[in-house]
Amino acid sequence: MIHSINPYTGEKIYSFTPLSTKEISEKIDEADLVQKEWKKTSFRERAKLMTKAAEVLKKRKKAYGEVISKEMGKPITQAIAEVEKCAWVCEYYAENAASFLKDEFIETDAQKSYVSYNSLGVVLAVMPWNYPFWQVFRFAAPALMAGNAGVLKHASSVMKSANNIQEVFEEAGFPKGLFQNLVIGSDKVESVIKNKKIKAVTLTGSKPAGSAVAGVAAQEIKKAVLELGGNNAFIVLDDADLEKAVDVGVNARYQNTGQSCIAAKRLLLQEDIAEAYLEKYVEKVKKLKSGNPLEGDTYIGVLAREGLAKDIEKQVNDSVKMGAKLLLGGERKGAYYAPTIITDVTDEMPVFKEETFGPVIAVKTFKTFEEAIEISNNSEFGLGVSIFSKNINKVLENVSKFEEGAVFINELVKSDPRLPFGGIKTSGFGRELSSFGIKEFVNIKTVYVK
Ligand SMILES: O=CCCC(=O)O
Repeated sequence: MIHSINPYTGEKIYSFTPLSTKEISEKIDEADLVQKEWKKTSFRERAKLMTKAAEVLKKRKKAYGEVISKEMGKPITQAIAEVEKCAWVCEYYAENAASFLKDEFIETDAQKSYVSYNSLGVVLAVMPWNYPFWQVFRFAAPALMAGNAGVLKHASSVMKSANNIQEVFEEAGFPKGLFQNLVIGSDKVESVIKNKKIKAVTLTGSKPAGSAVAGVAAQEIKKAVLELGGNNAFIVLDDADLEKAVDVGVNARYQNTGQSCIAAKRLLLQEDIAEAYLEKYVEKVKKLKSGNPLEGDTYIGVLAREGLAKDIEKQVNDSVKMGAKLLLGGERKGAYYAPTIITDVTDEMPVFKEETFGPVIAVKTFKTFEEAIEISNNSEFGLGVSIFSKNINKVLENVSKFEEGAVFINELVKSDPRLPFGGIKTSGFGRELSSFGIKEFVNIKTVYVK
């Protein structure tokens, strides 16, 4: 059986019977059959249903948000906001898919030559628990609008949310079978990728999971998109608006109880303002309300499993043993880990070198902007970076030096349906969202007429 366990109460809340091998292949067959008809529909028809999906999401945001909170401990206001963001991505692709995928004419020596974007078929999405709805919708909205079908292998701990997502598409009126949640464990992913009717795979998750999935996809010569971890730096230069940099900086690290690939995990402060900044930052973090994820004023919930809280506890304790100082926090109770701030950090410490997937920030100081860029780039990851400064031109002149998929100036790194999202280095490859995301799972076909 697959179970959802509320990490706040420890209670088993939902149980699911995993699909048999035969059932898995029947579901993929169904997706394949349905997709063959779906790809013939017009963008107008698809957009109508995708708009309806957005309506279903808005109508059910509280109920879906509550399930998210119960399954993985996210504070309820943040869970509802997540569902609302999913409605936005559905509306965005309903409005824009046709123009993103229209034929592109290119002048050559031909009478006529152009690029045509055709659907690929059934795409497998392997998705994580940290944003149980958003991670799936940012794949599904563009993929379905492009004429594909989707099968989902969600994290086992959020299967009720996964079923709810299937329900959204069914209730919106999408053909039955076009988007299906496969109730399976990770042990079945390899065989699903190898199924001849699966044409591509996208994974959001850890580096080992990404490496395993991309390895199988490569053997099968199937397209893969990977959105993996991050160790984003949040750089505050001495000419920054400190109040704003504190407000945004706290949110950048602690929202979703720190469980985000794009969270600011390394706080880099220019020496002159480090003390003043840190004083304000600590005060603000102290005021974050920890508590029951289902209560409206809770900002810090619990981590999605006790084991994850233990992992982060170890990263912090090992770093402290290596000489780091705990400025705040450092305590664990079950799946709860207190908001934590660590200073005197060196490059070799786990809290600096590794991704910390929880409410922990590692602080370092620097003398020059050049040095900050060097520290920021000193990471196996390359997802995003935030830089706070009033001298925007100076930062812009240095943007190309950052080894990241995104550079945000005077803002936290965030995903937005209108902008491409993804990383380089071990943060993955490919892009989600925007016109780039919808073109990941299409056949980019060259048409040439002599
Ligand atoms: O965990 C990474 C995704 C977070 C987001 O898209 O806001």
